[in-house]
Amino acid sequence: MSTPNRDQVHRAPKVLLHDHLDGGLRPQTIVELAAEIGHELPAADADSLGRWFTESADSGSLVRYLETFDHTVAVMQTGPSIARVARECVEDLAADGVVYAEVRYAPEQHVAGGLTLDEVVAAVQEGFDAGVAASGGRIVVRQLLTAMRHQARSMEIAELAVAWRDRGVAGFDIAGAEAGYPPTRHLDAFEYLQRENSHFTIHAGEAFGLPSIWQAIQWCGADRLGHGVRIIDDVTVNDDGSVELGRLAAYVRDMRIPLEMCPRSNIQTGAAESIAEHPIGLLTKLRFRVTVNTDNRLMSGTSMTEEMFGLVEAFDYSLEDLRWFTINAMKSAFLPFDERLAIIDDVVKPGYAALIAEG
Ligand SMILES: O=c1[nH]cnc2c1ncn2[C@@H]1O[C@H](CO)[C@@H](O)[C@H]1O
Ligand SMILES: [Zn+2]
Repeated sequence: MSTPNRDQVHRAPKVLLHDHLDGGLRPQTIVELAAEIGHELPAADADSLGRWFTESADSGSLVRYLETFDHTVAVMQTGPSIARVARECVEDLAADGVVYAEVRYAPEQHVAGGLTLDEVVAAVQEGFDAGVAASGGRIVVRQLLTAMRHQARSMEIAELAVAWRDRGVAGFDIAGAEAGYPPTRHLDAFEYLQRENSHFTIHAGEAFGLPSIWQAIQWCGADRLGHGVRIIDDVTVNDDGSVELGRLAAYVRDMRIPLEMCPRSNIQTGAAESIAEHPIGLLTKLRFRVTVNTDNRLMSGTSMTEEMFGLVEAFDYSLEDLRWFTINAMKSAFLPFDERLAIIDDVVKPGYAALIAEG
């Protein structure tokens, strides 16, 4: 078993299921787009703006963490600005060694400048296509359409996801403040998606505990859990080291429900103390279907390489462990089965085999 260095983690093929488009802008791009529209930013140059985002997001509260998105969403209200952000997102992910990504955002937050929901999705797709072309086709990218859980547009967004399902949109999600806005508020949208044989994930078990996860799975029928860290509250470690799973945790593990874990984001919002103490360690040991994700690269100052290398440092994970996370993620993707298999067999496995052979 070989412990990889940072360069090897960077070169390893990585799969990303949970990344917010409006949480991953380049600081320099925000500065330029804000200047074009006269939007006032909390810092003038790219370096201090980048620091402002990570420091403000380091608040220990999800609600305050989410306030930082006001400035990224503000500069994403026209077709060209959205397409630019989407293109740069794909370029940055490809440069980080990501070979497959599902990138989410809430179309309803990008209509203040007069775009229709449909035009927003088209602009993102245009940017993604340009990014994939610029990266020489080394990455496959799909959109996930998010509805904001405190708003009431989830049905419309679910319909939008189905309308775009063969044109680059792989699924649906709900996000935003969790406490006070249970997923069952959007039950009609989830039932519609199930009738349409469509896929969705739900942010659950991040700022709120087991009831949110239980609703997401047993009422709404989520295919995956966004974060899901609080499933740890249903896991008991006894003094002799033995572990007992409650019924919900057992269900999540038995059914292989993917957990889209985002360690650094959880530390910023107070859902975990540190990487070493993050539940991902125990959940991985217990063989839940754990995946590793960035959530918001700008707010967390992170990347897939950083997330994975942080885990290597905290838990001494080997390349084989990183391959396990990556195959877990690819198995859990909202891409057709044959396409998932092709990426696992043709890209992920050979990529890790080459790194492991380096010794
Ligand atoms: O970790 C998170 N938990 C809940 N909501 C989030 C998180 N990160 C981002 N968003 C929310 O999702 C919207 C669409 O991308 C963002 O604007 C932000 O409000
Ligand atoms: Zn998220």
